[in-house]
Amino acid sequence: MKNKVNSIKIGELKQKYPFIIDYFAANKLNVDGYEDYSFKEYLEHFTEEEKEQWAIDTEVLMEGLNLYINQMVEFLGIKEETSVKSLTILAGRDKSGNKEGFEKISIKSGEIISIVGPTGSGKSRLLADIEWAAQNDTPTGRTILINDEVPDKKWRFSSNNRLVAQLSQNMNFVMDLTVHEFLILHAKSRMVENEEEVVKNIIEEANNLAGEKFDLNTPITSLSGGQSRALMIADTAILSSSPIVLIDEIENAGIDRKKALHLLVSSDKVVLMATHDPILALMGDRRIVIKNGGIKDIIEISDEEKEVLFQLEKMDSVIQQMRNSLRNGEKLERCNNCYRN
Ligand SMILES: Nc1ncnc2c1ncn2[C@@H]1O[C@H](COP(=O)(O)OP(=O)(O)OP(=O)(O)O)[C@@H](O)[C@H]1O
Repeated sequence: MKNKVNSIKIGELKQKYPFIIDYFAANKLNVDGYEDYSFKEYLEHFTEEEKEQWAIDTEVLMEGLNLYINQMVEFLGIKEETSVKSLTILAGRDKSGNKEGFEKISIKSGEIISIVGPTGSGKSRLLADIEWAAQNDTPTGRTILINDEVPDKKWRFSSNNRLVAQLSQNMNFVMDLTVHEFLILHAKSRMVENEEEVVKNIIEEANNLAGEKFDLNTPITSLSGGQSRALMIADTAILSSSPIVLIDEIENAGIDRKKALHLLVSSDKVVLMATHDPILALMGDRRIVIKNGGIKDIIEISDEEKEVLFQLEKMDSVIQQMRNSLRNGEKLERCNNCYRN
């Protein structure tokens, strides 16, 4: 935020912080027609005589605008978009107290990382470390860096300014709202302009993921497990500004997992998911292997594994078809060619 007014064009500033026109008015600055200038360039366009005549002090005005934006953002509770270019995990200890088998892992935005390991090995713990932005203050002793720096404390304590969106297996709604009311509330809190359009978009994407369609008037408490998961995934992808998405096992959610991942990654988020599902595990660009509470290995997907993924998807679609047939009360027939490439 510090040097914001030095480089951003006035037009962009006005769009992002509409309230700054009051600052210009209070300082008797007419910026009309200077939308393509930064505030600094605008102030510099005055001649020395003009500056003297109207008592224009470039430094003071620039500092003042910065301060004004900061204070208004805080006062209005506006969520600042934070660009996360990388998430870094620095090694801690496993359950026996031994140092983990790596020094540091850096993950870039737009990457999918899967986390695999036996039950109870510490997959959820790793996600929790990231959510808490651990600073050697969790049982694992890991440290999390954002853009190679210790993240701002505000991530931990502000519910508005979430670094991380978490999608977990148990998503039980207790609020007495329809899907429409719930999404509008969320859209309002995110201050989007075209609420109805965004809400329509979310419901469309959610229905793309869920098996059984639902509409905007459905009470959220009567959504099935799969439907509420689909809704939360679409909501996270479209409305949440959290740059990091943590997923704890979506395999049993009864939703289209592949579409769900694509929806999340297309919004340029860092996605980490703990999974026991081979298809999901291979959908990661890399996978973290956890054993006895520690990160044991980091494996990049190979070309051979990409072929394996293709085969697995074929098998999966056979299983899906059979599942659908069973759901529709049909009897299954032997399928001899189903498993060939
Ligand atoms: N490095 C560690 N040091 C100490 N305790 C740890 C460590 N890693 C994990 N634990 C603890 O071990 C327990 C099991 O871990 P966790 O729930 O993360 O396993 P999981 O791999 O997610 O299991 P599941 O596959 O069953 O969901 C938790 O209580 C967790 O806090």
